[in-house]
Amino acid sequence: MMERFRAFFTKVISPVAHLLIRLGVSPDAVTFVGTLGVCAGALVFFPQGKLLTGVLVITAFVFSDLLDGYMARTTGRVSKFGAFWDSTLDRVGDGAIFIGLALYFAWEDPSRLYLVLSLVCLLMGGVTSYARSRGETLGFDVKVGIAERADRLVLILVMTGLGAIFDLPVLMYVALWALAIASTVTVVQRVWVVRKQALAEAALPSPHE
Ligand SMILES: CCCCCCCC/C=C\CCCCCCCC(=O)OC[C@H](COP(=O)(O)O[C@@H]1[C@H](O)[C@H](OP(=O)(O)O)[C@@H](O)[C@H](O)[C@H]1O)OC(=O)CCCCCCC/C=C\CCCCCCCC
Ligand SMILES: Nc1ccn([C@@H]2O[C@H](COP(=O)(O)O)[C@@H](O)[C@H]2O)c(=O)n1
Ligand SMILES: [Mg+2]
Ligand SMILES: [Mg+2]
Repeated sequence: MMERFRAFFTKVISPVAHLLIRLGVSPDAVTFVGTLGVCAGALVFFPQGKLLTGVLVITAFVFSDLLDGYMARTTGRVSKFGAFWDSTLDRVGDGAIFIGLALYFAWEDPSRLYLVLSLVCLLMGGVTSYARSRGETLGFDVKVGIAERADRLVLILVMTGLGAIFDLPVLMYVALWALAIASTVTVVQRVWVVRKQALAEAALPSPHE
């Protein structure tokens, strides 16, 4: 859903990308530092109950995920390792956000329900990405689903941020319910499209027949 905003945000961050390129910073370093920033925002501030600070730090660093690819393409440094590094570190950053929220519900605002929902979001977000990665390795087109990565990030960050500003924790609770459900639906959608493509492929006559 958020993919349509990619071009706009890429334009917004492009001056920073060109500055980093001039300074000789590599796309892989941007991927790494961006992930460190996301992890720090989530794991330092969320467990202490500083939700808005956490959201703002994460937001500042999460755009490095658009920056790194743009830098790689602009400088002709696109690499298979870079693609692997980008996707692998995405999983670390995504995981840190929901671990941070789970720790918040364990320590700061104790709630077993929302602790469990944070863990469900952690698990199903990870499975969503794994399903796409495994499906694409097998040659299928799996880029579908109502809760792709950018959708998940925007929903949880905006609702947690607004909840903290207006002292309306219910916004974060709604986001966790919505994400737990939408991520699970996305996994089902991805399994479904892979199954459909796999069955269609199996029904084709083999070239030796
Ligand atoms: C008034 C103060 C309010 C405080 C509130 C806080 C505001 C927080 C606001 C916004 C946060 C926005 C953050 C999110 C932006 C994330 C952008 C991003 O980096 O997206 C990642 C993605 C990168 O794609 P990749 O190819 O690297 O990733 C692959 C993919 O994602 C796969 O995912 P899967 O679905 O399978 O899980 C993986 O499989 C694969 O491995 C992985 O590599 O980028 C995009 O998808 C492109 C779209 C970017 C669009 C950004 C949209 C931001 C939109 C709105 C911001 C709204 C701001 C409004 C704030 C208003 C608040 C009142
Ligand atoms: N360190 C990196 C990061 C990314 N890439 C390439 O960009 C693609 C991802 O683009 P985003 O705009 O979504 O970041 C990725 O698949 C790689 O092809 C890279 O080479 N090195
Ligand atoms: Mg990236
Ligand atoms: Mg990425």
